[in-house]
Amino acid sequence: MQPIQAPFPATRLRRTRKSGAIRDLVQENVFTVKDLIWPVFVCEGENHEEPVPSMPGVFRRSVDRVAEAAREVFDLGIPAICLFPYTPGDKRSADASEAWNPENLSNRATRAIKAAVPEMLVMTDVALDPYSDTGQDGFVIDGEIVNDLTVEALVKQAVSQAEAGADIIGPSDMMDSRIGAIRAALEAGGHQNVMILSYAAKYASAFYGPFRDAVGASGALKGDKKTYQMDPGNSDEAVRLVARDLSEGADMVMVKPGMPYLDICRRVKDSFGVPTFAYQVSGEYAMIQAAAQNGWIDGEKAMVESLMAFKRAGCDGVLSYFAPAFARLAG
Ligand SMILES: NCc1[nH]cc(CCC(=O)O)c1CC(=O)O
Repeated sequence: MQPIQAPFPATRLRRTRKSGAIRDLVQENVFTVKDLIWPVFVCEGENHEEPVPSMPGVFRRSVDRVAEAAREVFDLGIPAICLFPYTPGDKRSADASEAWNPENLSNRATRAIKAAVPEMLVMTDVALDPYSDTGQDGFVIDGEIVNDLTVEALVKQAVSQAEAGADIIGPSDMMDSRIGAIRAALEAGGHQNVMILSYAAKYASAFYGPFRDAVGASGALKGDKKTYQMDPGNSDEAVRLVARDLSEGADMVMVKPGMPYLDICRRVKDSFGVPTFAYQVSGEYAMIQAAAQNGWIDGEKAMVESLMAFKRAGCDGVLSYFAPAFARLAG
């Protein structure tokens, strides 16, 4: 695009910034509550809520409380919720079989939300890290995170989530070929309308720290996730991954983390024109909240500005822990 403009003073670009009314009128992007997916942490217990220390304002909630919170935020206009289980230590194992237990926390929460708020979209997480004893997203054999065996487990996990009533399956594991395998199993199992939002370009990032605390994976995790999550130095590779996941049957794709990777969001949107999401991850949330708590930035303004940035970068929607706060502010 090559905007044409007369030389100063015929053109004064400040004219269209003079008042709130004209600024509203010429604003190019809008971020609304309808663009949000709210990630929540689910724990065992009843009528129970506990704060996540490294994420001020975020809680782990028992299944009944998650369903209540879902009702509340849906009434505020948030269309979708994404579930992350805090699996008790005795349910983590080498074979990660709790991942496809129909009665696991995630599946119980899905059913409870669907019963309380049938119209709300429920998204679930496909990866073994909440269930494995290594904190890795896949099986570890002789020090290697093995791909094909892991994909077999991920397929079982995804099918159990669809059976529990999930609307959107979110594979966050970054194994090769899992989208195609999950898509085929969903078709075969009669879940042809279940969507896949692929964590297609997920980077090996330091910004996931608080999340790993929230789901209790920090203690377990040995080493890093660099053999499956992306190198922060890469951009062409993100395009290849998105192309691959779309060709295997992903309905929507995600870039993660969000704010440090807005260039990737824009590139993905421009290259493919598919529904594109960003995950404003735990560390991004924690940074803004920590600075706000110290009085160093205005937390509300930073939240709104950060969410708008995703729209400007081409995202259709955002997963953000700020979802309820944004909805209350906007409402
Ligand atoms: N499957 C793991 C998973 N799913 C979502 C997040 C991070 C989300 C966040 O930081 O908010 C992670 C962490 C990781 O890859 O270690």
